[in-house]
Amino acid sequence: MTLRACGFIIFRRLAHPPSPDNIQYLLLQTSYGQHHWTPPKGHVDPGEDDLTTAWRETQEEAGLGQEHLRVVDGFLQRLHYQVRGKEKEVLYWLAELRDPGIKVKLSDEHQDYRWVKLDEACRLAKYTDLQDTLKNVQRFLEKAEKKP
Ligand SMILES: Nc1nc2c(ncn2[C@@H]2O[C@H](COP(=O)(O)OP(=O)(O)OP(=O)(O)OP(=O)(O)OC[C@H]3O[C@@H](n4cnc5c(=O)[nH]c(N)nc54)[C@H](O)[C@@H]3O)[C@@H](O)[C@H]2O)c(=O)[nH]1
Repeated sequence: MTLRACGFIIFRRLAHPPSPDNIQYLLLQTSYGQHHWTPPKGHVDPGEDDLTTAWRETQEEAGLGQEHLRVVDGFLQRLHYQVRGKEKEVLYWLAELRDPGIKVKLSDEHQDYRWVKLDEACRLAKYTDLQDTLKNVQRFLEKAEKKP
Protein backbone atom coordinates (compact mmCIF):
# COMPACT_ATOMS: atom_id res chain seq x y z
CA MET A 1 0.00 0.00 0.00
CA THR A 2 1.24 3.49 -0.86
CA LEU A 3 2.31 5.60 2.10
CA ARG A 4 0.71 9.01 2.02
CA ALA A 5 1.72 12.28 3.66
CA CYS A 6 0.49 15.86 3.32
CA GLY A 7 1.82 19.24 4.31
CA PHE A 8 2.44 22.85 3.42
CA ILE A 9 5.33 24.61 1.77
CA ILE A 10 5.39 27.71 3.93
CA PHE A 11 7.00 30.97 2.92
CA ARG A 12 7.23 34.45 4.35
CA ARG A 13 8.06 37.80 2.78
CA LEU A 14 10.37 40.18 4.60
CA ALA A 15 9.99 43.96 4.27
CA HIS A 16 13.46 44.11 2.64
CA PRO A 17 15.09 43.52 0.17
CA PRO A 18 12.67 43.99 -2.75
CA SER A 19 10.76 40.95 -4.03
CA PRO A 20 11.60 38.20 -5.00
CA ASP A 21 14.78 38.31 -2.88
CA ASN A 22 12.69 38.76 0.27
CA ILE A 23 10.96 35.37 -0.03
CA GLN A 24 12.06 32.78 2.55
CA TYR A 25 10.95 29.17 2.92
CA LEU A 26 10.46 27.24 6.15
CA LEU A 27 12.33 23.94 6.43
CA LEU A 28 12.38 21.63 9.47
CA GLN A 29 15.18 19.20 10.32
CA THR A 30 14.17 15.79 11.71
CA SER A 31 15.55 14.78 15.08
CA TYR A 32 15.71 11.14 13.87
CA GLY A 33 17.15 9.17 10.97
CA GLN A 34 19.31 11.14 8.53
CA HIS A 35 18.24 14.48 10.06
CA HIS A 36 16.82 15.49 6.71
CA TRP A 37 15.12 18.79 5.97
CA THR A 38 11.57 19.10 4.61
CA PRO A 39 8.60 21.42 4.90
CA PRO A 40 6.08 20.46 7.62
CA LYS A 41 4.17 17.33 6.57
CA GLY A 42 3.17 13.93 7.89
CA HIS A 43 1.22 10.76 7.44
CA VAL A 44 -2.50 10.79 6.72
CA ASP A 45 -4.42 9.18 9.59
CA PRO A 46 -7.10 6.60 8.71
CA GLY A 47 -10.26 8.37 7.55
CA GLU A 48 -8.60 11.80 7.53
CA ASP A 49 -8.80 13.97 4.41
CA ASP A 50 -5.57 15.26 2.89
CA LEU A 51 -5.95 18.95 3.63
CA THR A 52 -6.91 18.22 7.25
CA THR A 53 -3.69 16.20 7.54
CA ALA A 54 -1.67 19.09 6.14
CA TRP A 55 -3.14 21.48 8.72
CA ARG A 56 -2.78 19.03 11.62
CA GLU A 57 0.84 18.20 10.82
CA THR A 58 1.75 21.86 10.32
CA GLN A 59 0.22 22.69 13.70
CA GLU A 60 1.95 19.75 15.42
CA GLU A 61 5.36 20.22 13.80
CA ALA A 62 5.64 24.02 13.50
CA GLY A 63 2.95 25.40 15.84
CA LEU A 64 1.35 27.20 12.89
CA GLY A 65 -2.40 27.12 12.22
CA GLN A 66 -5.00 28.80 10.06
CA GLU A 67 -4.71 31.98 12.12
CA HIS A 68 -1.02 32.25 11.11
CA LEU A 69 -1.16 31.15 7.48
CA ARG A 70 -2.85 32.23 4.27
CA VAL A 71 -3.26 29.41 1.74
CA VAL A 72 -2.23 30.39 -1.80
CA ASP A 73 -4.85 29.18 -4.29
CA GLY A 74 -3.82 27.27 -7.38
CA PHE A 75 -0.76 25.47 -6.10
CA LEU A 76 -0.63 21.75 -5.24
CA GLN A 77 2.42 19.58 -5.83
CA ARG A 78 2.57 15.78 -5.65
CA LEU A 79 5.86 13.99 -4.98
CA HIS A 80 6.42 10.25 -5.40
CA TYR A 81 9.39 8.48 -3.89
CA GLN A 82 10.31 5.23 -2.18
CA VAL A 83 10.79 4.80 1.57
CA ARG A 84 12.24 1.51 2.72
CA GLY A 85 10.97 -0.24 -0.43
CA LYS A 86 7.45 1.25 -0.27
CA GLU A 87 5.96 3.85 -2.59
CA LYS A 88 5.22 7.13 -0.86
CA GLU A 89 3.08 10.01 -2.15
CA VAL A 90 3.45 13.46 -0.60
CA LEU A 91 1.07 16.35 -1.31
CA TYR A 92 2.20 19.90 -0.63
CA TRP A 93 -0.09 22.90 -0.61
CA LEU A 94 1.38 26.40 -0.42
CA ALA A 95 0.84 28.92 2.38
CA GLU A 96 2.24 32.31 3.34
CA LEU A 97 2.95 33.32 6.91
CA ARG A 98 0.59 36.23 7.57
CA ASP A 99 3.00 37.99 9.92
CA PRO A 100 6.70 37.35 9.14
CA GLY A 101 7.54 37.79 12.84
CA ILE A 102 5.50 34.80 14.05
CA LYS A 103 7.66 32.26 15.86
CA VAL A 104 7.85 28.59 14.87
CA LYS A 105 7.34 26.06 17.69
CA LEU A 106 8.97 22.71 17.02
CA SER A 107 7.82 19.32 18.35
CA ASP A 108 10.12 16.46 19.41
CA GLU A 109 10.12 15.20 15.81
CA HIS A 110 12.39 18.06 14.73
CA GLN A 111 15.61 19.49 16.12
CA ASP A 112 15.99 22.66 14.07
CA TYR A 113 14.22 24.95 11.62
CA ARG A 114 15.35 27.63 9.21
CA TRP A 115 13.82 30.38 7.11
CA VAL A 116 15.91 30.38 3.96
CA LYS A 117 15.97 31.77 0.45
CA LEU A 118 15.49 29.45 -2.52
CA ASP A 119 19.20 28.64 -3.03
CA GLU A 120 19.76 27.65 0.58
CA ALA A 121 16.42 25.80 0.70
CA CYS A 122 17.54 23.70 -2.28
CA ARG A 123 20.88 23.01 -0.59
CA LEU A 124 19.18 21.80 2.61
CA ALA A 125 16.45 19.85 0.80
CA LYS A 126 18.84 17.57 -0.93
CA TYR A 127 16.23 15.60 -2.95
CA THR A 128 15.88 16.64 -6.58
CA ASP A 129 12.07 16.32 -6.49
CA LEU A 130 11.78 18.58 -3.44
CA GLN A 131 14.26 21.05 -4.96
CA ASP A 132 12.18 21.14 -8.15
CA THR A 133 9.05 21.73 -6.07
CA LEU A 134 10.64 24.70 -4.32
CA LYS A 135 11.79 26.12 -7.66
CA ASN A 136 8.22 25.68 -8.99
CA VAL A 137 6.91 27.63 -5.99
CA GLN A 138 9.36 30.46 -6.59
CA ARG A 139 8.36 30.65 -10.28
CA PHE A 140 4.68 30.48 -9.31
CA LEU A 141 5.06 33.38 -6.86
CA GLU A 142 7.11 35.51 -9.24
CA LYS A 143 4.57 34.95 -12.04
CA ALA A 144 1.69 35.85 -9.71
CA GLU A 145 3.43 39.12 -8.80
CA LYS A 146 3.72 40.14 -12.46
CA LYS A 147 -0.04 39.74 -13.04
CA PRO A 148 -1.81 43.12 -13.23
N1 LIG B 1 13.76 6.82 14.95
C1 LIG B 1 13.30 6.97 13.72
N2 LIG B 1 12.02 7.32 13.58
C2 LIG B 1 11.51 7.51 12.34
C3 LIG B 1 12.33 7.33 11.20
N3 LIG B 1 11.59 7.60 10.11
C4 LIG B 1 10.35 7.91 10.57
N4 LIG B 1 10.30 7.85 11.92
C5 LIG B 1 9.12 8.12 12.73
O1 LIG B 1 8.08 8.59 11.90
C6 LIG B 1 7.51 9.77 12.44
C7 LIG B 1 7.20 10.73 11.30
O2 LIG B 1 5.86 10.68 11.11
P1 LIG B 1 5.13 11.79 10.27
O3 LIG B 1 5.62 13.15 10.66
O4 LIG B 1 3.66 11.52 10.34
O5 LIG B 1 5.64 11.43 8.77
P2 LIG B 1 6.59 12.11 7.71
O6 LIG B 1 6.66 13.58 7.85
O7 LIG B 1 6.12 11.62 6.37
O8 LIG B 1 8.05 11.67 8.11
P3 LIG B 1 9.04 10.55 7.71
O9 LIG B 1 10.33 10.93 8.28
O10 LIG B 1 8.49 9.21 8.07
O11 LIG B 1 9.08 10.60 6.14
P4 LIG B 1 9.98 11.38 5.05
O12 LIG B 1 10.29 12.78 5.44
O13 LIG B 1 9.24 11.18 3.75
O14 LIG B 1 11.36 10.60 5.04
C8 LIG B 1 11.44 9.24 4.74
C9 LIG B 1 12.64 8.99 3.83
O15 LIG B 1 12.40 9.60 2.56
C10 LIG B 1 13.44 10.50 2.21
N5 LIG B 1 12.82 11.77 1.79
C11 LIG B 1 12.27 12.71 2.59
N6 LIG B 1 11.77 13.73 1.88
C12 LIG B 1 11.99 13.44 0.58
C13 LIG B 1 11.68 14.12 -0.62
O16 LIG B 1 11.10 15.21 -0.66
N7 LIG B 1 12.05 13.50 -1.78
C14 LIG B 1 12.69 12.29 -1.80
N8 LIG B 1 13.01 11.76 -2.98
N9 LIG B 1 13.01 11.63 -0.65
C15 LIG B 1 12.65 12.19 0.51
C16 LIG B 1 14.30 10.70 3.46
O17 LIG B 1 15.64 10.55 3.14
C17 LIG B 1 13.89 9.61 4.40
O18 LIG B 1 14.84 8.61 4.46
C18 LIG B 1 8.53 10.32 13.40
O19 LIG B 1 7.95 10.85 14.54
C19 LIG B 1 9.36 9.15 13.80
O20 LIG B 1 8.83 8.63 14.98
C20 LIG B 1 13.70 6.95 11.38
O21 LIG B 1 14.48 6.80 10.42
N10 LIG B 1 14.13 6.79 12.66
